[in-house]
Amino acid sequence: MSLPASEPRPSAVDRASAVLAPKVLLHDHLDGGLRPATVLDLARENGYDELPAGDVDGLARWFRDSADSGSLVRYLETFTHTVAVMQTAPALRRVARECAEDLAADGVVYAEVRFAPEQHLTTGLSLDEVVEAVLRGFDEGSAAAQATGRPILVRCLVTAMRHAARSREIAELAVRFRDRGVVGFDIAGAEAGHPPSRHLDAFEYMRANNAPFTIHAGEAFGLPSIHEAISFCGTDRLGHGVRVMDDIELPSGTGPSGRDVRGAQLGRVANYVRDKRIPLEMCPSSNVQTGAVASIAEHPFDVLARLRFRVTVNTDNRLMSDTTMSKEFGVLADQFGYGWADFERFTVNAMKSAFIHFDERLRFIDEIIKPGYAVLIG
Ligand SMILES: O=c1[nH]cnc2c1ncn2[C@@H]1O[C@H](CO)[C@@H](O)[C@H]1O
Ligand SMILES: [Zn+2]
Repeated sequence: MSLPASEPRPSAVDRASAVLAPKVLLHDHLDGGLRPATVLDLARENGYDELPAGDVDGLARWFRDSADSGSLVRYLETFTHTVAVMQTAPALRRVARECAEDLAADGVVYAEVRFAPEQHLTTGLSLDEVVEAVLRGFDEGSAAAQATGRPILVRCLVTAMRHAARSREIAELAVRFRDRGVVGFDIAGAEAGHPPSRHLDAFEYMRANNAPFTIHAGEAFGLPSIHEAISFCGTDRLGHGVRVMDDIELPSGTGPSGRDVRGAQLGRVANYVRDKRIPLEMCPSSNVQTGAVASIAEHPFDVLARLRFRVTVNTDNRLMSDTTMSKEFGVLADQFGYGWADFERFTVNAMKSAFIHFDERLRFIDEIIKPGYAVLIG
């Protein structure tokens, strides 16, 4: 969505003005982004009677408050309810369609939305049927968005749950669907006790097929998880990766949100991540809820951005974090004083890191992102 040249230009970035900026989203979970009203509808239609609240506001509040636990494990427990109502092809299709529509309405122009097909098999769908339903929903939602003048391209990442043992199968699923809308693979779930190297087989399969992947690492567990993800598994991106901070020593007197990063000392892992331009899919609100960081003020986003890591802004779970991309922009702008040029840089970072092909990424940067921010910057 771009601003017509005749409109006044909003000078400050806030949640409302950020809707006007073209945004790129690399880390968003399908089962973490349902509309509360849809959760209620689908529960009714499918006879699921274990929802913790019976009205839209109460349910929205329940997800947000329960996710605000300071623990990734407890945060993840809330997904029981969303996954429970996403067990039929029509339900999956509806959730995916609404996801594309909601992202487009928020001014997202390109999104990679992930979910774990293995969690949607309880009524007998096959992995392929699950993915087909979701891709169909994305196409329908994108077509509806296009019709309202808000074009979006939505691509899918398939996730394997790290505590389970189906990652190789899910990697094969990703490759099987790679020309039909799935652009990559991921592992998610509780991080502590489930190191990425347990899934080497899946990552090797992806690499052997020249297919990209990302790994949730450095969220609930520290540097060893990031080290394994990059050095043993060869990940293309890091989901969150905030704990790369554990390998960065700031000059004394500078807190994690300190403005002056001159004299920062990077260890080998941090240097490798920065040298190789490994993208960090950071999700500020989610990181506070899961306790990965203590507060937005202490989020390492700003230090990492100043140190020129390839930082990107993401939502993670719009329902649980009660957020949108515009809201995450607003939160960062409030905290760190970013302007449009900063958000243009983060957006270009994200587009450069997308799993679609290089020519398509360039087209987004040259034809949509740069012209969109040029109007806002004025
Ligand atoms: O921030 C996160 N860290 C780790 N796992 C997550 C996060 N958000 C969601 N999931 C997990 O990914 C599954 C597939 O989408 C979700 O069901 C949830 O268990
Ligand atoms: Zn995530």
